[in-house]
Amino acid sequence: METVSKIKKACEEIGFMVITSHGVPEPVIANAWKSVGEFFDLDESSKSQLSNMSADYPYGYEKGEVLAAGKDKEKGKALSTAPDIKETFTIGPHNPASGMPSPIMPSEPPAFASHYSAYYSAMEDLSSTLLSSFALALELPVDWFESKTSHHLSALRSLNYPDQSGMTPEPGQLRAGAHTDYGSLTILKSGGPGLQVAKDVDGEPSWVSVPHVPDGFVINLGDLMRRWTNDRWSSTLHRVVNPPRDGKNHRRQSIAFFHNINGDEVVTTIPSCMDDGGSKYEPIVAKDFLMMKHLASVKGVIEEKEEL
Ligand SMILES: O=C(O)CCC(=O)C(=O)O
Ligand SMILES: [Fe+2]
Repeated sequence: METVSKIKKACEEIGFMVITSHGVPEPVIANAWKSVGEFFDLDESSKSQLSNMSADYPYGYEKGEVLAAGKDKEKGKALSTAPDIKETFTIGPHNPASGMPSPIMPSEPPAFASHYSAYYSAMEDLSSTLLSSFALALELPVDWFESKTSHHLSALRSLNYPDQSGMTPEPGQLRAGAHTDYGSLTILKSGGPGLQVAKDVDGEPSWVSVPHVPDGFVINLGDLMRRWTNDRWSSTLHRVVNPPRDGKNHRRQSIAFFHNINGDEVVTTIPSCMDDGGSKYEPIVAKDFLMMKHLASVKGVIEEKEEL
């Protein structure tokens, strides 16, 4: 099967795929990977100086997180209420035309800012390549997404899942609770197994492990893409499970690029995805959709800070 047909099938059936031969230079990945590891090795007090998340700057350092999206979508019941066993560091776009403030970077390790920015820009390029294939898979002109992503709101988040020796997760507590991503597409580099996606079996999630391909990227679709395609494409629940308790060190790191489109783009069902009944969704401004999802997922975090 040719690549575009494979992408179309994956987007329709599961919303997840693993790619290799992606063209991202190895040193860009290796440098960012190393700087991220060194950053997470710093003392809690240095890292928490970067806990500057607010409604105007939805980025920075966070420890643990209760993903409000970690709910059974149909039944609305929470799958887990305990915070994720992880810490994260996130930046947004560098481009002022995106409407976001410039990224606030750690000063340690010294190379972090340049390595992280280089990785961000490599992910922008890879997203454009993927979106060209997505356009073809959706029977659109190859450059259809270009004008909609020229001043995009994509975010780069690194994640550290500490080793769990000496701690006991609460019942239902995971490295990352079940959630869907909320933008257009995610490009994930991870340092080991643990990621699972839900296949829907008679309304109940049945968890399937995503193969860990060391030099590959996992690509998955987010809620905005699902809405844009009138649900023709899937944004699938996924989670990161706890490691085996075998006395080995199972620290796990990953870097996720959450591609988002331009904030001022009005998301109206893609013409080729209209079905007989027209569109299931009203048009929505992308930034409003993303902020709604973001605020719902970090509600507790921002409210707590604003009370201080
Ligand atoms: O670390 C991983 O493998 C997945 C992380 C993830 O799903 C997320 O941050 O949205
Ligand atoms: Fe995710």
